[in-house]
Order: sequence, then C-alpha cells, then structure tokens
Amino acid sequence: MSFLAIDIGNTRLKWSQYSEPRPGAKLLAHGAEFLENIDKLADGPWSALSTPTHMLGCIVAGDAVKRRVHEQMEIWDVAPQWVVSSAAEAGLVNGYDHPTRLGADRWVAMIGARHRMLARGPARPMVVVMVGTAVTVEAIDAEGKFLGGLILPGHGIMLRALESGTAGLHVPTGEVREFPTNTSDALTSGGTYAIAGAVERMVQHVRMHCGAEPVCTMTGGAGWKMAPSMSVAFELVDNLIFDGLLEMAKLRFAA
Ligand SMILES: Nc1ncnc2c1ncn2[C@@H]1O[C@H](COP(=O)(O)OP(=O)(O)O)[C@@H](O)[C@H]1O
Ligand SMILES: CC(C)(COP(=O)(O)O)[C@@H](O)C(=O)NCCC(=O)O
Ligand SMILES: [K+]
Repeated sequence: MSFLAIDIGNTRLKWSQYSEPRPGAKLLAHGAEFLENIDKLADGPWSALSTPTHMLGCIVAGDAVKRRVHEQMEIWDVAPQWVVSSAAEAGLVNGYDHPTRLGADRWVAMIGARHRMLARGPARPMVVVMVGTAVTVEAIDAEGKFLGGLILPGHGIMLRALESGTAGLHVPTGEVREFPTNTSDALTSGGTYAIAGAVERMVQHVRMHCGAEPVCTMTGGAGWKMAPSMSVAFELVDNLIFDGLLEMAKLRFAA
C-alpha cells in the first residue's frame, strides 16, 4: 500500500509518496518539478516509485497541465483523484459565495492548517498564508469556518508587472530594506512589504471579528523569502497542502 499526493500550482508540481493514505504516514519519497519539466516524471523520478495504491491531488494550473500529468501517471494502474473545493469537508466550512470556485490548493491548505492546530491544542481562529506564484491570505474562525481570503500577486508577478508597465524598472533583484535607496531594493522591498502588510491586516481583521488572537501559519515555495520581513508572529510550515491531502485521503480511502 502507498499513497501519492500531488500539488500542482502555477509554477511547480510538488509530489510526495507516503506509506499509507492517512496523517502520520511515513514519507517514502518526494520531489518538485517546474511545470515545463513535468513530461519527464514517468521516465524520471516516478520510475523509481512503487505503484501507488491511491492518489489524491489538487491542481490550479488548468486542464492542459492536468492532462499532461495523467499521461505521466499511465505507468501505474491508479485512478487520479483531484480535490474540488466543497461547502464543507474534514471539519472546515467554506464561506465562499460559490464554494467550488475556491482554489483547491487554498481549501486543502486550510484543512491541513486546521488539523495541524487541533493536533497541538485548543481551537483558535487562523490566518493561513500561501506564498507561491500568487499569495493567498485566508481567515478561519475558531469553529473552522473559512470566512474569506485575499489574493495578491506573488513576488515574481509583481516584478514582471512593474517591468512590463513602466519604462524605467528593468533592474536585477534587490534586497529587502526598510528605506530602500536604489531601484532594485525599492522593488524587492515594495513587493515583500505588500505581502507582509496584507497578512498584518488580515490578522487585525480576524482579531477584531473573532475577538481572539489568530494562529498565523505560512507555507508555499516562497514562504522562506517572506519569513524575515513579517510583522506578525507566524509559523512557517513546508507541507500544509500535503498535510491537508493526507487528512482528506484518510476520509476517502479509509479501509
Ligand atoms: N528553488 C525554488 N524553486 C522554485 N521556486 C522557488 C524556489 N525558490 C523560491 N521559489 C519561489 O517560489 C515560487 C513557487 O512556489 P510554489 O509554492 O511552487 O508555487 P505554485 O504552488 O504557485 O506553483 C516561485 O514563484 C519562486 O518565487
Ligand atoms: C489563487 C490561486 C491563483 C493561487 O495559485 P498558486 O499561487 O498556488 O499557483 C489559485 O488558488 C486559484 O486559481 N484560485 C481560484 C480562484 C479563487 O480561489 O478564488
Ligand atoms: K500552491
């Protein structure tokens, strides 16, 4: 028995193979590929894996990418299953106007974050931050209701948008500075503090709305870039989506 979890964002595919489809299962193998390289998975890293008995993934990169991943999975006799955000699952209630339109990665990460918190202590409100191609900042109350969330451009998109929309902003990546004194540092710092500021605001909103201090959990490929510049207390976790997929797999594939 083994379980393959896959998270496909707009920049990279991340995968992890576990001994079983449940939280606490042993991690057997893992990897990440930029989307332009996913056609080499079956002949590359996946060729060394034992056949997964179950697979669950989340994808926000579109149907063409999904088809390419299905092709790579043909080396195994396993049915691909992809999460669709729903009105309620695994202890979370979805407050989105149209629950199925919520990005599956956001839904799965929130489920992972909430279970992680409950495993450690009493239920508290949460702010869940994902720093990937885009940045999302989610609010969850102490009862597990997703109240709503912010979507911002990630570092790369912010810089490319400024480069393409101006004549004078073609410069190398800079450093994060409190008082930037060159264009590179001004751009890098502007993007970083835009994200940090959005998180700070969401923490304020949740504190006011829930009347309690939220737990702030941050994840995503570029989370480490944000960590030194945050203005609120937070925990950086590298696998919230896989935590969530394991929780959902436990409910779907329980023997
Ligand atoms: N070694 C790395 N490989 C890939 N992305 C990286 C790396 N280090 C930092 N990043 C940043 O992480 C972002 C991708 O994060 P990721 O969580 O994979 O995004 P997504 O889920 O949207 O595909 C990139 O936009 C990039 O800024
Ligand atoms: C917000 C996102 C683009 C984030 O994508 P990512 O940065 O993980 O590649 C993705 O979750 C998405 O396409 N969401 C659908 C719209 C929504 O959640 O409202
Ligand atoms: K993501």
